[in-house]
Amino acid sequence: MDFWLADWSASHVGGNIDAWNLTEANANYTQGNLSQPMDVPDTTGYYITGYTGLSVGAIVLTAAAVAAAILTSLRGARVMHDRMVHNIVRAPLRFFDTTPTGRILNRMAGDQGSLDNNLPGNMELFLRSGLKIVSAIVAVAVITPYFLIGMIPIIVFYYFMQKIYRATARELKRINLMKESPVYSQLSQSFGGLSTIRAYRAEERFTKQMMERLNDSFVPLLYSMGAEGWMGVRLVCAGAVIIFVAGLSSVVAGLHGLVSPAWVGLAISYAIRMQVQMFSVVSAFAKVEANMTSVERVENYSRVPGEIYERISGNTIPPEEWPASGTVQLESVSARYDQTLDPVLTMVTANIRAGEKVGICGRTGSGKSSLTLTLFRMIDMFEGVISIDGVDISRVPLTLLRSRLSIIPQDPVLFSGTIRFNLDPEEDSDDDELWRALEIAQLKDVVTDLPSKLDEMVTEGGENFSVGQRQLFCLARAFVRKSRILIMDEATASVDMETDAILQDVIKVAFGDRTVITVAHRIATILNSDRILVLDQGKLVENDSPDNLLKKPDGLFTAMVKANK
Ligand SMILES: Nc1ncnc2c1ncn2[C@@H]1O[C@H](COP(=O)(O)OP(=O)(O)OP(=O)(O)O)[C@@H](O)[C@H]1O
Repeated sequence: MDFWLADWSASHVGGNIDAWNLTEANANYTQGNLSQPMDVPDTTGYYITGYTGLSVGAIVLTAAAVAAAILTSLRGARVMHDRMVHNIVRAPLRFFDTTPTGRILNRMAGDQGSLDNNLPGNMELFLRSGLKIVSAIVAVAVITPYFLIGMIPIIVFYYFMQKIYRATARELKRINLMKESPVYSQLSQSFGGLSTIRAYRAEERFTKQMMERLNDSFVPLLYSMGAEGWMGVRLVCAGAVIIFVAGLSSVVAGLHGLVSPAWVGLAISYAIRMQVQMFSVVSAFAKVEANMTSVERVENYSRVPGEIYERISGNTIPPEEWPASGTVQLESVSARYDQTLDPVLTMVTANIRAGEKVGICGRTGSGKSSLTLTLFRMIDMFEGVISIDGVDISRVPLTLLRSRLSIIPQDPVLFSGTIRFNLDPEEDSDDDELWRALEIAQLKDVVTDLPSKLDEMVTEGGENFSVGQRQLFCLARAFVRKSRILIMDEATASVDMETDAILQDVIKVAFGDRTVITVAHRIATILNSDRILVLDQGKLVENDSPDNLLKKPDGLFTAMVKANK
């Protein structure tokens, strides 16, 4: 378009060679040297039509380019986000044990935020400015090729400046992202432990820590601004030299009659614009590169090896009613939390019959919870076989295996939603069944007293119920699921002794024909079990009925019962 305008103005001021000849010829006619004036064709319509066409073309192309840039980058960010979330929710337990929550939140919020907000704009600016510079250099070089000679040292200068600046900006961005993780960690820890912080009057200490971490995370940003200023000053000076070189070479070319004044003006205006574009292109490129750190970090989380839920070759697909009876067989089972860690279970062998009520006890850290986790294939079972109703669970697809067992873990989990949703998320049961489950879990009166009964909302994490009540809701949920095998890992630890005793009796009746494995700290909870497994440092040291175990005066179970009295 600029070329068109220059050509148009040159055709009127005489820069264009034909027009120049016509102007001279007509002057001769006026002075009487020619008998007739030469005909000057009216080119206004031609130029206006061309200019309109070019303008419309530029508008369409710019709109298409902007739309393409926005849509592709949004799509890219969405694809990367979905892949990361998909992978993280499938990551094994070990990943969450070894990765601070703040780091995960930072990737999900900070890095993803860079992909959503910063990268598209900077990428678009870099491409636009880069193309403008290329077109400006080509344009000025066409008008006056001497310009290229002057540009060589300036380009070398730019090359070294951007190299220093980019390396600095990249590292500062990396440090900035690293420094943000403690802020997210502090935030999630503070919210998680709000009541403890207040109870210990530690608000001030935590606020101070938060401020310090925030300050720390802002320092790299300040350095980034400083680096940008450093580069800006140098690029603006170099830009002034570009203008000088372009101006000088085109004026010299104009004075020698090689180009018309219109073209000289065009070359200088391009050179002036180039100064701004040069700064934009270096700054945008450095930001694109720095934001690519976020792309790399998000991509890393998209590659965390996840648990395999789907059916894979060699899998066994058990029948629909599996496990029909609920026998559990452990043969020389050894397990660990990671290949680099020591085993937490060593050669555990036990047979649990269908419908049996089994209690597991042992000292803290003896491996009780780990044993329950092996049934769900949550930890690495590197030796032995666990069979449920004769089916080797290592061959059953994970989703299927986990859907056929029920567990009430140490930390009861309730979801935001109604009580109905929490009891029966898949909406398989009717209200009568839900009320029956609540009755068994000793919660009927509590829910009856609520204004909306089953439709009462449970707040985030079940905060509007006590920990004991949350455990009872989890118990009711397990009743609703009707699994043949129920595992309770200290599921009644936060319930008072009296309610616990009632529950154990109710469970015996309600789960009469089902297998119940109960891990308990309180020996009283499991004293009425059919059988007791006693673990010590990951080994199964006792395995018999409570009565038989109590007959061993130096047995571990006897010692624990005595200690609990
Ligand atoms: N997430 C984990 N990562 C690595 N090691 C773990 C992890 N959880 C537990 N362990 C280790 O495994 C061993 C058995 O722990 P486990 O939680 O199974 O014991 P427990 O008998 O259930 O203890 P408690 O009665 O305190 O719940 C312990 O040595 C413990 O340090």
